[in-house]
Amino acid sequence: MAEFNWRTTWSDMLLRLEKEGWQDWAEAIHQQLHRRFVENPHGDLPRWQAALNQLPDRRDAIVYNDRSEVTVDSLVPLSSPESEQMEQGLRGLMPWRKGPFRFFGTLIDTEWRSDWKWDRVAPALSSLEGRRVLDVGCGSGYHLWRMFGAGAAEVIGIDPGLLFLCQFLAVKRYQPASPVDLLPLRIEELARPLEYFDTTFSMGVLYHRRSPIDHLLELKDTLRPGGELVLETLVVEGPQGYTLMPEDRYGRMRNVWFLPSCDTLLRWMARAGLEEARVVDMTITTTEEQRATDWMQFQSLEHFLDPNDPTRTIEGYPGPRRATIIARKPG
Ligand SMILES: Nc1ncnc2c1ncn2[C@@H]1O[C@H](C[S@+](CC[C@H]([NH3+])C(=O)[O-])CC(=O)[O-])[C@@H](O)[C@H]1O
Repeated sequence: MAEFNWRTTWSDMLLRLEKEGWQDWAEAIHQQLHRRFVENPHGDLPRWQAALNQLPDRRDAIVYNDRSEVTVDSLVPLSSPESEQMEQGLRGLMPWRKGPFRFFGTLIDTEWRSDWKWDRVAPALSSLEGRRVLDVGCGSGYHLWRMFGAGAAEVIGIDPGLLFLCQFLAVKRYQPASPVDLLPLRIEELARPLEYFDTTFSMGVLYHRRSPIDHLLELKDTLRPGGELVLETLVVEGPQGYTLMPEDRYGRMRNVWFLPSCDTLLRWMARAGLEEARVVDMTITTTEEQRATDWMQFQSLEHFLDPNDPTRTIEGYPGPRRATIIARKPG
């Protein structure tokens, strides 16, 4: 298999867009990728690319997208040198935060049980069968594979993190022809209004945005009329109108801006012109769902909560509680 090359990595996707009449968008993406990889290369990228290149070439591999562990496997097991290469390559892509994955029998037990989030969200969605799907802030792309497994015709994730991109490519190299792609872009960089997608997900992103209503408008612009928005974010208990803005960090996380109550969030969505917004899930994040593992050895949620009162963060705010809201862009 060829080494990572930014031109070839996205060539099938860009060709598809061009064939479907989206030449302008394809050209804009090409320029953005050029800026990302040629004009502003990331210092750690060569190391992650070297890790990716260690993964053994197995053209007989299959990716299973319908299991809680997104799984790469083949009928013929890896030889022992191949297993060693695989382990070294995957270790070179640590820390693994979003998953779990399984590569030829090796379980990547990630910091997050992202499968639990998917199990909460998936039953409430309109069918993804045949749809074009966007996942904003997709991390390693774990949910991209699950969306494809749920029947989506085309899945595109965006996330600026290049380690996440390399983790995604560790799977994608074993199913290169699948219409599942991760673009290393921020949502602010997408052309507007795009109106390309049937379903757009934004999970775990809104609280990182300084202007939450603008984020909702950005998301709405990605959708075709009548498309579905799936928004998952941190919320707090409180009446309509109530929002928590942490003084500085929240659960040690930098860059956390607005944690609305569910009713406030529903109002924000209505004000952003989204229809039929409804809360389909609310779950308190536990230290079983987010924890340090062998594949993510830094501190995790346990250390971000008050040791004397684990219902509160270390800064004294209410502990993490996440709501999923589904809404529709007017048709
Ligand atoms: N402006 C932005 N544009 C695009 N992505 C962004 C932006 N800002 C941050 N991100 C990305 O959004 C992701 C948020 S994590 C949720 C992962 C997954 N969705 C999950 O639900 O498990 C939640 C968390 O770690 O707090 C990170 O991967 C960022 O790089």
